[in-house]
Amino acid sequence: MKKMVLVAACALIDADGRVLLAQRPQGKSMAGLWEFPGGKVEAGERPEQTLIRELDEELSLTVKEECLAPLTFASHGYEDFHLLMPLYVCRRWSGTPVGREGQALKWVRPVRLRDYPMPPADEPLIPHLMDLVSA
Ligand SMILES: Nc1nc2c([nH]c(=O)n2[C@H]2C[C@H](O)[C@@H](COP(=O)(O)OP(=O)(O)OP(=O)(O)O)O2)c(=O)[nH]1
Repeated sequence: MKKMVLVAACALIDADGRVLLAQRPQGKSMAGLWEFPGGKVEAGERPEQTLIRELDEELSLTVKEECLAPLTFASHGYEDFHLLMPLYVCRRWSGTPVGREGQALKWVRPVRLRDYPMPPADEPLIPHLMDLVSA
């Protein structure tokens, strides 16, 4: 049985309806692919706490829990684990995102998301973001 890995991810959406993608750095699995900021939910954490911690560590952003709204989730079988990844949306934060771990960042319109190679788990999430932003 594959182990289940719980990862919390967040689509930060700016005033123009663009979504922030971060490029996975060299040396990590799936290096070079574009992803939603976030990370593994650690023992004793709620996914919302994970995101607050990761958005600070990865991007220097301060986010309040009440500004994180659940949108959908990904459930994807990778070769060595099964990924379960709730995707939250956030439209309010303080600070300007900087890639603190050297990762490139890009604000992308949802209709353009397919131009950025993403991990296979993320593909089914794209239409949800297109619906959300064009509505
Ligand atoms: N943050 C994030 N992770 C994603 C996305 N899509 C996707 O398949 N993942 C996977 C990649 C990793 O296997 C895992 C997130 O792990 P992580 O970012 O906390 O840690 P990591 O890359 O150092 O982990 P590892 O895979 O190198 O062990 O979830 C996404 O959109 N955002």
